[in-house]
Amino acid sequence: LTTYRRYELPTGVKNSKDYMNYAFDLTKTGSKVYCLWTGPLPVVGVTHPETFKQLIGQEHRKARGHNEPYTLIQEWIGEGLLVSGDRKWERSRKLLTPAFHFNILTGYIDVMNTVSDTFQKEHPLEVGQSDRKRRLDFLDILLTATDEHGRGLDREEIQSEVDTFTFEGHDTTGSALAWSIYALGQNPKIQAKVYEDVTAVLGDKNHVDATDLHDFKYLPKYIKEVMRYYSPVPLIARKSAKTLVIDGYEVPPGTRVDINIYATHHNPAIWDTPEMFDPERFDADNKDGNDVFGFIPFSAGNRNCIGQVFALNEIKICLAKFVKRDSLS
Ligand code: HEM
Repeated sequence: LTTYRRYELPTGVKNSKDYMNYAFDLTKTGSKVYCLWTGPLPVVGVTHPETFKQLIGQEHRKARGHNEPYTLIQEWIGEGLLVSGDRKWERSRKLLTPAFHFNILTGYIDVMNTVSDTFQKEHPLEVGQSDRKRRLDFLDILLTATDEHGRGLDREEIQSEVDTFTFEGHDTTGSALAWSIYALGQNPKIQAKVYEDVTAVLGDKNHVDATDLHDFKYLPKYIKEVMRYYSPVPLIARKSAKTLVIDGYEVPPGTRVDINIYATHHNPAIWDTPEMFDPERFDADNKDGNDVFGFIPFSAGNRNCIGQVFALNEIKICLAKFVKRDSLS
């Protein structure tokens, strides 16, 4: 085994865009791993399912920057689900998983319809506009969930989870939605297919019901392709807990390893013509995207995104109403 080679920092890499392009160009050469030096500190990156499968397990800590444990993100969102490690994460994930149960998510569908309407009229939300229908929501679960010892979350933990979910659920979905609308404008023929699918399911209705969400056929493929092509969360990071061997390179414990989602989603070893925007690649009988670790907009494994179905429901509802309202082309 070789200790991982000391690559020269490519002179062009000055910002995050250059960094992504660098990683992306390397995938074209068949490389599955890269290493950059930020001053004296190495950053290893992986761009292929084979090289990152071993990284998504819980045993590798979330990389929070080099000056652990007190980092800006923790000051900002506390030690909630996204950044907590080890046993704290395990307990919190168990307590919060019921908040994303199918029945709970169904309760949000009316809210998502109302908010989408508000967004599309640009009307400000009116205070007190919410219907007073009683439904169990995220905050109820935060306040009432208890573990096997009957212990719930304390005030600080509740604060951290509220901050975490506000942060993690907002910018990600907003970005996915913005790219979804942009790509409709870029691809009029595809836009027509999305429109056809949406009108076939909704007919004259403007309200998207729970059953509609399952009946859409092209829209989910379209959203998947947006998630692949634009990758709203382009990169996640881990700190290796033990010595890792990645593609023949030995990576010492404590090294930051970037799981480069964007570069993986554009890796020609995994995708046919990755630079083509084509929702049909997600057809059931298409081999593209069949590697479960080749398509990871929400990561994978036990630290995957707890809010992914919530996010997809939001995007589907908002987009369906958007294309139905008027065609862009
Ligand atoms: C398009 C929208 C979204 C995308 C692309 C996305 C993507 C991701 C990714 C890649 C991770 C893994 C992070 C890591 O390993 O460091 C993650 C984790 C997480 N996401 Fe999302 N997310 C989205 C929406 C949401 C929403 C709507 C919520 C909450 C309502 C949410 C809550 C979380 C939480 C709490 C975690 C941490 C899970 C854990 O470590 O157990 N996300 N998300």
